[in-house]
Amino acid sequence: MKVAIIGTGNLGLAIGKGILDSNGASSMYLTKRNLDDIKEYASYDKVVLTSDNREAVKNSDVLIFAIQPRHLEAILEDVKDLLTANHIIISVITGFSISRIESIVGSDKNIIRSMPNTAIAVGKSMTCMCSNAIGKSKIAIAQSIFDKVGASMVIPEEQMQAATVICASGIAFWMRLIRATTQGAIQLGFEAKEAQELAKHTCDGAAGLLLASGNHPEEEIDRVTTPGGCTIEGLNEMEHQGLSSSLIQGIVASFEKINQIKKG
Ligand SMILES: NC(=O)C1=CN([C@@H]2O[C@H](COP(=O)(O)OP(=O)(O)OC[C@H]3O[C@@H](n4cnc5c(N)ncnc54)[C@H](O)[C@@H]3O)[C@@H](O)[C@H]2O)C=CC1
Ligand SMILES: O=C(O)[C@@H]1CCC=N1
Repeated sequence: MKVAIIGTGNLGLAIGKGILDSNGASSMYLTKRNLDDIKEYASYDKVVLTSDNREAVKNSDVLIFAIQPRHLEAILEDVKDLLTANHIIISVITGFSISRIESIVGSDKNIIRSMPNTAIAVGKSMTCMCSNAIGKSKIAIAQSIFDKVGASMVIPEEQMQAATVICASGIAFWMRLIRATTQGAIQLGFEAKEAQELAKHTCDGAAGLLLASGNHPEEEIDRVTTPGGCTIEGLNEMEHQGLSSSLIQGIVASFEKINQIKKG
């Protein structure tokens, strides 16, 4: 699979790293206006660094567009004469609809809109995706790329904004929960570094339990909460203080904002 990342910034680089680490590409073009920040990748066998998006498009089958939304239209206009029915066009751009992309490159191209998160750099992205009508036949190829760097789910396009909040912004939400746990651990007497290790691995273990067992979180909670014990005391205090409610409200606020950005 010849892959090009058009716009190797935060997310583009994370995707590139994840795919390279998982041996998911036979060649990879990384494009960026200023290549200085990614020059260390020039030494990789399979990687070509360039500021020329046209060169990358000509030499690749799977094109992953990871630029800022305001740049997508101009970049697509610049390369559209090179696009063929064999290309798989994957956009990770927030709020940019498939119909807008089709209006630039045509509905006869395979277009996949996908929403990974930055954990793709460590092979643990949750990536949601959808496609245009013609791209449906290629979505399995896109899934095979993203499944190598985490998990993926095909969803209707109407749910892409919600998926962005839960999965892409979600990385920041979980980080904040891990930080809060770290602060709690320090207050209980652990050194900062130890506290962070405890928080990170416990979080990983909690997710791992659910992924391995398929259990509902409450089932796992029931296993930990000794009647009259310290866990239920802590959980109930967290709920009195509005833990679940504040998370849900934050998620809804983020969703309202993403919808405003889309309208704007
Ligand atoms: N950061 C995140 O976690 C997520 C970001 N996104 C979306 O991914 C896109 C990229 O986000 P970030 O990586 O955070 O942005 P970024 O600003 O770090 O990266 C964009 C890159 O595109 C490059 N670029 C600009 N014009 C170019 C051109 N003409 N040719 C080639 N490269 C060019 C810039 O130099 C920059 O490195 C955005 O549309 C964002 O909505 C989606 C999901 C998560
Ligand atoms: O914060 C944002 O708006 C973008 C979309 C999801 C992650 N970053």
